[in-house]
Formats: sequence, C-alpha cells, structure tokens
Amino acid sequence: MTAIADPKEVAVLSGARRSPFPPIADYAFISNCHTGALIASDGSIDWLCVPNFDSPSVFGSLLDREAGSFRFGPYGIDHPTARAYVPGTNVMQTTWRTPSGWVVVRDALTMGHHGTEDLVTPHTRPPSDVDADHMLVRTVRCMEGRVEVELICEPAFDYGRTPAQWELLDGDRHTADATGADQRIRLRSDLAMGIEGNRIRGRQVLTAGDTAYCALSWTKELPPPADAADAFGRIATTEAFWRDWLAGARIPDHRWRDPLQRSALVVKGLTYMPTGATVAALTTSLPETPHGERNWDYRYTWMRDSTFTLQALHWLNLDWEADEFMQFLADLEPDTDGSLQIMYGINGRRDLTETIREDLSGYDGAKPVRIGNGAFDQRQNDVYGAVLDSILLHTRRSQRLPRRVWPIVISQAEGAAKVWQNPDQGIWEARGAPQHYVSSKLMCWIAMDRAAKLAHMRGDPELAAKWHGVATEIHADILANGVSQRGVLRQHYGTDALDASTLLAVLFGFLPHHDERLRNTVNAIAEELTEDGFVLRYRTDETDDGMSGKEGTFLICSFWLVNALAVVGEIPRARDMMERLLRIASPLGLYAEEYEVQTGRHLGNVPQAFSHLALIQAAARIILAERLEELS
Ligand SMILES: OC[C@H]1O[C@H](O[C@H]2O[C@H](CO)[C@@H](O)[C@H](O)[C@H]2O)[C@H](O)[C@@H](O)[C@@H]1O
Repeated sequence: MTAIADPKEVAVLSGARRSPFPPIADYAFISNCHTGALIASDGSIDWLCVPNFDSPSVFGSLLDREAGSFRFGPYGIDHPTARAYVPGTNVMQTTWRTPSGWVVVRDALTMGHHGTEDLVTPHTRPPSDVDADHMLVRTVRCMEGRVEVELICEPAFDYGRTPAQWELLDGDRHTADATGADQRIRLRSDLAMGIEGNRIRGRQVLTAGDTAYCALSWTKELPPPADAADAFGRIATTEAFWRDWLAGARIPDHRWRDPLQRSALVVKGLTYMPTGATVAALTTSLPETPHGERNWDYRYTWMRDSTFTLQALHWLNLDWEADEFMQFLADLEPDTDGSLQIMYGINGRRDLTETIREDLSGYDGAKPVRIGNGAFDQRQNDVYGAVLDSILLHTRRSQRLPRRVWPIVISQAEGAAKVWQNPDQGIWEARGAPQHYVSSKLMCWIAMDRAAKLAHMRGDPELAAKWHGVATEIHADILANGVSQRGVLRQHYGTDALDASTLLAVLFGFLPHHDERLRNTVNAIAEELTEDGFVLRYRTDETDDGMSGKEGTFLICSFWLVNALAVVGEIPRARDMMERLLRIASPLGLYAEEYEVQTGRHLGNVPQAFSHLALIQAAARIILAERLEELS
C-alpha cells in the first residue's frame, strides 16, 4: 500500500529541486470551443494554440519556459487569494489581495453573437448565432484600496520557435500587433503599453471602482473590444453562453452536482464547434511518467474517446452534441476497405504524422515533445464497437437512424466481422507487438451485437441474424480463451496479466452482473491492479508496451472500477471510491489523465476528456442505483 499525499502539498512534493513549471493540477482551463487556454495560478497563460486546438501554440511555456506566456494581474504578487470558475461557465475568476487593496480578474476566450449563417453550427440546439470571437479577453476591477496591475504579453509563434515582432499601431500605445511564422495577433488594452524586445508591457495603478482590460485577437474580421465596457460585456455574453448551454443539461440534484457540471463543461469545452469533434485533451506532451518519454499529443479526435464522450453526454440529456458528432462521422473519409481510422484531426484530417520538437525542453524536462500522434494509422479493433454502440444509443434516443449513418453501420459491422480474430494494438495503443487483447475482442462483440440490433430496428431480420451469429461466435471465443484458470478476464490470450480495460466487460453487460467471472475480474483489479485504491491500466513491469518508465494510476480506469463495483452491486464500495476520486480533483475540479498516488500529482495531458466523461458515467451509475434503492 502506498500512502496518499494531501493534494494541497502537491507543489512542495514536486521534487527536491523546485521546478519552474507549475504542477499540472495548478492550471485553469478556458475554452471557446475552437481552442482553449491554460492559466497558471500566478495569472500567466502558459498554453494557447490559435485559431484551433491543433494549431501551433503562441503561448507554449507549458512545454518550455521560453516558449511564450501572457500574464495579467497585480504587479509583484504571484499568489492569488482565490480562484474559481464563474459558476456554470468556463470563465475564470481570480481574486488578488495585496497589502494596499484587492482586485478581481476575469479571463475568457469569448463567445459573441455573430448573426451570420456561416458562423452558425448547423446542428446546434437551440439554433444559435453564438460562436467564438476568436479572442482572449482579460478584465480587472479594483474592489478596494489601490493596486498596481501589469500585463506582460510575450508570444512565441510555432511552439516557441519564432519570437514575436511587435509594432504599436499609429503611435497608439493601446493597440499593438505581433507577427511571426505567418501569423498576426492584435493586443488591445486601456493600459498604456510599451515594447520591450519580444514582449509588450503595461502597468497602471487602479483605485477602488476602477477597471481595466486587455484583449488579444487573432482574426481580422472580429476586432478586439473598443473599451473596457465592451470587454466586460463580451465576458458577460460568454458567461451567458455557457450558462445557457448548461441549462440544457439534466444534472441531478445530488451532492455530486458540482463535479458533474464541471465535467460537462470541460467536455463541451474540448469540443470543436464547427464539426462537433472532441479532442482527447487540450495539450500535447504533458508526461505520464515525470521527466519521462510517455508524452503524447492529444489534440485530436479518437473514435473511442469521442463515442464514450457521447454516451456520457447522452446521460446528461445533451443529445444534440451527438447529432453533431454523427454528422462528423458521416463526413469522414473511410479507408478503401470501408474502415475508419482510430483517430482524425478535428476537421477530419487523416494524416497526423508525429514529429518531435527537439528545440523544446518539455514540461519539467520530459522529452520528447511530440506534435502529431503516431498511433493514427494503428489497427485497434475496439473502434468498431465504440462507434456502433454510440450509433445504437443515439438511434434509440432520437428514434431515428439518419440515412447517412446506415452505410457506417454496414462498414463497421463488416469490418468487425472481418478482423475480430486478428491481433491488434489494443485500446491502450501499445507500440509493441500486436496481441489478442480481450478488450478489443469484447468491443468487436459489442460491434456485432449493436449492429444486429440496428439491423433489426431497420426491419432487416436476415442481416440482424447474420450479425447476431458473429456476435455469438466472438462471445464464445472470449469465454474460451480470455478467461484465466482462476476465472478472471485476462489482458490478452497469451498472458494471465490483468488489464483495467477488461472492466468494459462489466460496463457493457458482456455477462449477467452476478456472473462469477465478472465479480472475480472486478475484485482482482481492485486488489491487484491498484495503488492505494487507484487503478493502473496494467503493470508496466508485466506488460511490454514499447515504452520505458512507470506511469501513474489511470483516472478513466479508476472511474471504471467505481462504475463496475456499482454494476456488481457493491454500492458502498463504489461510493467510497467515488468520493476519494472527487477529492483528488484539482482545486478547480479538473482532472488530467493520470494520478500519482505517491506525490498526489496529476500526470499527463489536461484536462482529459476520458477522465471527465468516466466521472459522469460512474456518478450516473451510482445515482441510478441509489434511486432504485430508495424505491425498493
Ligand atoms: O500508452 C501509449 C499511447 O498513449 C496514448 O493513448 C492514450 O490516449 C488516447 C487518447 O485519450 C486513448 O484513446 C488511448 O486509449 C490511450 O492509451 C497516445 O495517444 C498513443 O499514441 C500512445 O501510443
């Protein structure tokens, strides 16, 4: 058993040497559904890619302290008094107390009413003319006393490779353009600004009642705010956008309402509005092993992650998000054999070739920094099941199967029927030799089972029977080869090692919930694949995944275990574990991909859709069970 750290001690525990990099759990996330930014607690924006999630960064000091940042806050003070989201929004509020007074800063990637058809996402509910302003707006209000505020904006284009060249416009000290790497961004502020090499600096004393703002924009068509009132107005519009969106969600009146809301807002904030695609996380190359090589670019759309996301959103009644994703799916260009890639760019881009940026130090020295993701052309046989399960769910909820989607059903079912007997890289995208992963076969069973149900709903009993036959064959194969002597689902057919992905057998109803093999699997994972109760994907000393270093516990797997415990009727255990997982959220309620129990650090990319969607699903399962208990 490993002792768990107090999350408040995270910064202290980040090593004997004090790192110049803030802990991953320190960052606030804001979004405009085209891109997102990370704000450190000292008021510095350390990550922003424009215009889109997968564009090169302009502020990249998350990955190298020299790769650009943008601070706005009181001069000479690094520690805020309080940080919180404006309730129900992805707008950040920071309160700063200084010896002479206090101020409140709000930061948003703003949304506006653009009123033009081409900016309207066709499937958004309610019909809306709200879309990104493509700008970052930061406002400050002095609440009491006198406070000197400063802005220091130092972009570095193309992931820090090209320092900004600044120019003040027409001798006006309130507007400046920065250029580099074929990009131009405009900064406007009511603070008088001056150029200092590659940075812009401004400073001003505010007294009680005074306000100030700065705004950075990256499209010519949408100019930055004209004055402070305009800047405050844009933030107010953005707050209204998020609240309006959240109002469409059915979030139960439960003590977990806040984390459910935050998770829904994170997942929506990771969705690219023009296509409905969801990125797996906002960032690239935050390490899964401190200082190690397990660093990946997550700014893309995995079929698996996106379809799991839809399932979580459906539970919150956010069905129109799924409509958008179905269109994205239908627009994708399949391979010649009809199969889908395991992942795409947010605009459907197929080639995500991975490159390494040797020039970047990496987060706290974790190299390499990867741009692109080499897993894009892997074969992962779970994808068919993920896609077909979400199509079935969507069809049941909306009572219709869009005509454009039926060919996907056919190609995915045929694809699964053809490949289920082949080894693959598995759900964890192992870069080692292909194996007969149990979770991949399980998801192929899901594919055939869901396809058969869809064929039945469409009135095609012959096709339904054919696909059902394949499902039965896969089911039998897993039971014959995927269960160890002691009656536990194994990682793959050639090992008895445990793998948390076999929990999917419980979550997807592969066997009746009282089946011994399911219970054995849940108990074995809870007892043997955990560190202080938090779940590892697999043991890196037992499993060759092609990488070095030991990773942290995987948060989606920990939430899956909660969910699985609830399915097998262990509600008190599930509830306890859920409460523990909620306690290790970042101070702002965010989750990265992994959690290191020895130090209490979050590891890996942040915020991670997988972690948040699994939180929603696990909470849903327990809340449902509690309601059923109340009724009985
Ligand atoms: O562990 C090696 C792999 O790690 C990444 O994949 C993980 O993240 C994906 C996105 O959330 C998820 O779909 C997958 O299940 C996870 O294992 C990385 O993207 C891969 O390139 C890498 O091989």
